[in-house]
Amino acid sequence: MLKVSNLSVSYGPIPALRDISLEIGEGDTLAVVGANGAGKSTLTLAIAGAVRPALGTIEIAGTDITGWLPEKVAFQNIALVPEGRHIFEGLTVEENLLLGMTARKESGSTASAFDEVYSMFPVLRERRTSQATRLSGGEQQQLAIARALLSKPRLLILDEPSLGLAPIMVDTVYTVLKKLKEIGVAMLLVEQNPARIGEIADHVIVLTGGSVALSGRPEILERQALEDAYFGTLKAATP
Ligand SMILES: Nc1ncnc2c1ncn2[C@@H]1O[C@H](COP(=O)(O)OP(=O)(O)OP(=O)(O)O)[C@@H](O)[C@H]1O
Repeated sequence: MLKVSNLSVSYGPIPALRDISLEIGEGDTLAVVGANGAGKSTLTLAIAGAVRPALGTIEIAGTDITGWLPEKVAFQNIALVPEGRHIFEGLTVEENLLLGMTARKESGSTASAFDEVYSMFPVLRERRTSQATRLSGGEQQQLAIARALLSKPRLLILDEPSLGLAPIMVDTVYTVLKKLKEIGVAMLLVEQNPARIGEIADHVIVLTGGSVALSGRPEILERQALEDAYFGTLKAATP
């Protein structure tokens, strides 16, 4: 479904990603772990078309999308829930959701699409006429995920969806992510909590200094393997 080959990204002279290769199978979940500045957000932005790679290719279901603009990538049914959520100020919950419909190819009524996401996130139905910025952090995260889902993504990219949320809200977000996995949505999930990764991921990569230091099943997140990866004694391990 997603194939990234030898991807490198730089911000001017600053290299952010070096020679990254990864694949996500149909309906699979890949978790991406790494310290601050390791390149996790850059990876999500590069796949979504928001930053241009210097080298390498990105393919979705066999189509080379390298260098495509974000709007065009969105029409390949890839949706990004970026770090910080990017809720539109001055718009209501429902108006924010409507923006998610712009990349939707599937026909059918807006009302039934909204019903579907409202049944996943009942609080959004209750608050649909509220200004989105009045929602709590956890509610805004639900809104950002709901908006992404309205495009009916085959691949959902989530950059730290649980960051800064109360544990109960994190539970809500993960309950929805597990439902999405059950219905076959592939995910690339930046997440730092090994317990959460263990619940949902099929595969994990650890980024260090913009490179893949470790790659394998979620069990690789055991302490020793992580320490080896961070300190560079282990270059790569595949299951
Ligand atoms: N817009 C930018 N301009 C210049 N350098 C940037 C920019 N965005 C990120 N960087 C640099 O690129 C590198 C990777 O950053 P990135 O945000 O991808 O890391 P991250 O793993 O997501 O970090 P965090 O966990 O802190 O969000 C860092 O050295 C960062 O300082």
